[in-house]
This record gives sequence, C-alpha cells and structure tokens, in this order.
Amino acid sequence: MSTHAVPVEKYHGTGNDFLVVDAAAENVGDRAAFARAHCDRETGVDGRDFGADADERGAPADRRGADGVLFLSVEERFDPTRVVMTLVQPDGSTATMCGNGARVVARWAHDRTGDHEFMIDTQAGTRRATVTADATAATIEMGEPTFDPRRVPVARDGALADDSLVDEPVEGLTVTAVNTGVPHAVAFVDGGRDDPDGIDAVDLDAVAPPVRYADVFPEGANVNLAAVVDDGAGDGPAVLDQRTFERGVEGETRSCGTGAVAVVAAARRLGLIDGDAAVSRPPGGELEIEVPDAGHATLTGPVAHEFSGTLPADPR
Ligand SMILES: N[C@H](CCC[C@H](N)C(=O)O)C(=O)O
Repeated sequence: MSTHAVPVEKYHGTGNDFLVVDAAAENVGDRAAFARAHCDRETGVDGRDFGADADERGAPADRRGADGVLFLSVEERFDPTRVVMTLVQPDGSTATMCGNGARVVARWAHDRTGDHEFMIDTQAGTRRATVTADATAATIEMGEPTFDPRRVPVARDGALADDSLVDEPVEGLTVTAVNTGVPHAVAFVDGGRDDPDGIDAVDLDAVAPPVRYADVFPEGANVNLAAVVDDGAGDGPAVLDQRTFERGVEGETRSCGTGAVAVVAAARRLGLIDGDAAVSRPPGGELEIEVPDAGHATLTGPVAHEFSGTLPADPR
C-alpha cells in the first residue's frame, strides 16, 4: 500500500479534539488504523510539531493525540451546504453521532466556504448547524433525546423490558439511560468541581468501565457524572458540572457534547433542574444546552482551530 501524506486540520470544541480529513480529496485506506495511530495520547500526532500552542482554556495542544478523526465530505451544491460526517474513534470504531465533533464540522466547513449555516449528515440523522459571525462558537440541533429502552438501547428481560432505565443502580452507579445520538448513562453526584469531595473526587476511570460494558447496554454506553451546581430556580439557567468517560475513546475526555445534552435531559427527567436551558461545565470549558419538552435539543459552545499539517496515511 502506498504511504502518502494526508493533509489534516486539528480543531477542538471545549477540549474535545479532532483531526479533520477532507474525505472527498484524500484517500485514507484503513481509517481505523489511521485513527488508532494518530489519536494515541502517548505516541500520536503532536501539535507542537505543527506550531500549535496552548493559548486558551481547553486547548489540548499540550497533549499528543486526539479524541477522534472526522472524515468529511462537503457537498456545496446544496443550500445550505451539506457536510457528510464520519467520526472514527481512537479504538477504530465509528460513532453514529458526536455533538462536539459536529460543532467542529460546522467551523471547518465555515473556514472552507465562509458560510454560517450547514446541514450535517450523521449516522444519527441530518442536523442543522450554525456558526457565529466571528466563527468562534457553533450551535448544533441535536435531535430529541430519548429514554425509550429500544432506542437507547437498554436490554432487560420480563416485566422491565418496556421500561426506561431511570435513576436505577447499574454496576455501582445510580444511572439514567438516554440516547442523544449515541447511548449515555448519567449518574448524579453530590458536590461540584469546587467541592473537594465532589465530582472531581470520583475515580471515573475506575467506576465507569463496568457501567460502559454492563449487559444492560448491549451497544455499550458513554458514562457521565454530573453535579447540579445551580438548579435554575432563581435568575439564569441551571448549571451542572460534568465529566464523561467515552465509549470508543475508552477514557475520560475533556468534554462531550452528546453527554452534555444527556446530562440536561436526565436532570430534567428527574426534576433536578428548572427550565429547558442549562449550562454544562465539562473540564474543557462551558456548553449551553436547551432541551425543550418536545422537539430537538440544541448544543452551543466554543470551537477553535489548533493547527494544519500532514500525517502518513498508512501509519506503521
Ligand atoms: N465526544 C462526542 C461523543 C462521541 C460518542 C462516542 N464516544 C460513542 O458513543 O461511541 C460528543 O461530543 O458528543
């Protein structure tokens, strides 16, 4: 196989970072091998080789690797421009949807076309996306979160087969199961990031894997911890601190967009917050989420370009 160099761009949304490849222009034979090699946090792509600097909150340029590779094809003959998105994860698997990835897609498409509105074709459906006038933030329509056990999916026998999994024990955590394009388990904990015994005191790499692989989740699940910092009953939206252990990354990421929507949907379902708008605070920044009673959720937050470079198509 030929080992040609593939042009890549690197972007991140609240620290959830992705390599972007123009799939229409570039032929990467084995996408899984490409993602496994270049996303590796110890041996993968190093932005400093391409002049990236860690100049802002959440910027992962001081770390090697990435949370995935977005293979994108732009179809400019449509109005608004369509972008076909495929996310290949660090373990070589393909994710049906990624909220922060979709925000990066919108910014990448803006950088190429100058447009501010796009339709993004994901395996979870077509999603409308907009970028702000200065292109520093993007909003994605995220579809309607579902607790339907057939659609999360959740697998349980007998009398529970048709019931949503809401606030129930699974492998040591008390979780609510929701699909926001991909399956999520959400566990609420007491105490936010400011509390020394709060959310950051939990050993997520230890508690998440048994839930991520639990039999009740036949396709696996991303595992989120969330703490209600402000319930939204006063002025302003609810605020939640969040951490996510991601399927496909098999570790904690600095932010997860579908997870942020899942956390807010679960908090609403459990009556923990007021109103349909909320702010989620993953380690990598801040996301604004809306989950109305019916209809699609939205996800808004910052997006930034880190560097441009080339990487071998057939890494060994
Ligand atoms: N980080 C992504 C989620 C990727 C989903 C993936 N980890 C899976 O379910 O396999 C986000 O911002 O929504």
